[in-house]
Amino acid sequence: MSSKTIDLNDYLVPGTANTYYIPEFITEDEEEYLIRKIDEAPQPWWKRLQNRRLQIWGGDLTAKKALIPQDMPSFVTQYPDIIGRIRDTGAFKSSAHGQPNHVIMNEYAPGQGIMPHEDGPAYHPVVATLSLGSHAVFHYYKYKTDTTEGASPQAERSAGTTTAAGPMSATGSGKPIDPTPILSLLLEPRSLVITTSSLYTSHLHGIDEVQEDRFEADGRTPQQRIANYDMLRSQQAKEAIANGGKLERGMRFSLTCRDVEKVAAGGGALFKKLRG
Ligand SMILES: O=C(O)CCC(=O)C(=O)O
Ligand SMILES: [Fe+2]
Repeated sequence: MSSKTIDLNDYLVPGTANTYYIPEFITEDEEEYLIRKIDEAPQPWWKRLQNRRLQIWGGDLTAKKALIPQDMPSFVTQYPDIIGRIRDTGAFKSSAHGQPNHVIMNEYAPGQGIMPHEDGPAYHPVVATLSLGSHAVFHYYKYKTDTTEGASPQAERSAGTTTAAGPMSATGSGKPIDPTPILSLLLEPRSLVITTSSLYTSHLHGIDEVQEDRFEADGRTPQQRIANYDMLRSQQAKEAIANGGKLERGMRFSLTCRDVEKVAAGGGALFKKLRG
């Protein structure tokens, strides 16, 4: 896709002020290449969580949430130039570096997902997520305002990813979550979704741990079920959402691209500091 010509306003998800969905952000060849590179990554690049694996590109975060920068793999900076294409969307134009400097690559087998969580304050409040390999249904949640009710899911401490690795996805607020999503999107393979503003700063997001996503004909319109319904490219998906049906999950990889605003001093200075 010729990213220079992207106008984010053309990709605004209906009913949101701040979420963008870009189908076919990369080509099938690029997708295949990226998946191959991810699979070929040396063993130490992988971090194993309780229920899935991930890789972190761009460096780790310190306890004070500063990035100790490391080169990103060339398969996201050169070919295909994912970082440059994301920069060209303008989504990060008001962030410190104008583009992502940090990527968490999540791997999900069918049946794996991610608990509702917030990505937290280490990052500029924009996340651009590229999906590869398979779809996912992505839900946004709000916290309950009335906390007098009985049991409801609670915001997990570091539900999203590993805290040992530093970053992310940790809110740890323990505040009860309203279990009915306020917004749901279907993320197709090769699509980019950009979450900003209040959906980033005061809501949660998650993916159910299911082998297949089921849609019921429940009186709601397809657009009420899946807010980006009209933007979808897959006819099979549209049919399942509109008429009730299921979509089986395959292996999915997500590249969650963010800008860590605080970057630790460069190698030499850091070395001196460590030695005191
Ligand atoms: O896989 C996804 O699309 C979401 C991942 C996520 O929320 C995270 O890594 O913080
Ligand atoms: Fe997240």
